[in-house]
Amino acid sequence: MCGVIGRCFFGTVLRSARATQVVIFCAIHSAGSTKLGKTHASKMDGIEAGKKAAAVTAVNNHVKTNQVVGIGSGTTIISAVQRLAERVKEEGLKVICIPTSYQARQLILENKLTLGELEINPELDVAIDGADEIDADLTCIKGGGGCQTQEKIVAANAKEFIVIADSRKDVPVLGTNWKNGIPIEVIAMAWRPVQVQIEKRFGGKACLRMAQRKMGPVVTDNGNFILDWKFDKPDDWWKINTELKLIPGIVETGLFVKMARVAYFGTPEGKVEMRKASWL
Ligand SMILES: O=C[C@H](O)[C@H](O)[C@H](O)COP(=O)(O)O
Repeated sequence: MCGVIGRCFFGTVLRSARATQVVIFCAIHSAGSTKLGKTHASKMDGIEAGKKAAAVTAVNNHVKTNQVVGIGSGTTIISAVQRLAERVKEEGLKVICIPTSYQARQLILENKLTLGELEINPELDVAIDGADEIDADLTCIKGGGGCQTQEKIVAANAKEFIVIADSRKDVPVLGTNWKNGIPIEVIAMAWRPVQVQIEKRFGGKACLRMAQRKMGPVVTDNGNFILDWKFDKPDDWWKINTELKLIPGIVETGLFVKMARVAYFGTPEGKVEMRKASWL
């Protein structure tokens, strides 16, 4: 009997012990995932704070009234456009904004800034844009969002090109943190021979960028494809960029070499470090 009672009792104790374990595990797990979630959220908050600090500082330091301003693409530029809109309201700033993508065009219109275009404003006073990674020479990898072609055209026609980023992007050599490779825009019909040429001449892997929410490859604002070239090691980027541009079918690379004059890096604490290009 006691055996039976014992078994029942023991079974009850065990079940309740298990139940307690489950409760404790869930409590620890949820506390842990809450903690993890909080850690991730606070990390993301820090990154956003850094982006905003860099963007606002660049706009305050480099944009004057009656200027033609190139507006980059991506997420860091959002704070720059918002700061421009604030200055229009606060001080009557007058600027004409040249977009580098459909996204940038939307940002300009949403923030009620004056939209311009290169056919009317072929020479810009300043271009401000983010980057995926920036090395010690201020050589940038751009095009993480597929916009590097128009970005490079706008940056190249501005008197000064200013890069804004959170401090994660500030690296000694390209490829330190950014592992997605150098975006290279290619004419769609040529993507495969270009892929072969890149891998043969420069090594590494050139991967066709596939869309996330649409079947098939990413199609850029210019109607082209993108190869993300995962290079083996850092190199003479001026030489590499020049040689890449000679490959028929390549429209533009995401290597911005000797273009950025100044870079602003924002830390999670909202501090900003400004760096001037060594080649100046
Ligand atoms: O194609 C996108 C552009 O090159 C962006 O400026 C670059 O990817 C940086 O974007 P984010 O400011 O979002 O890091």
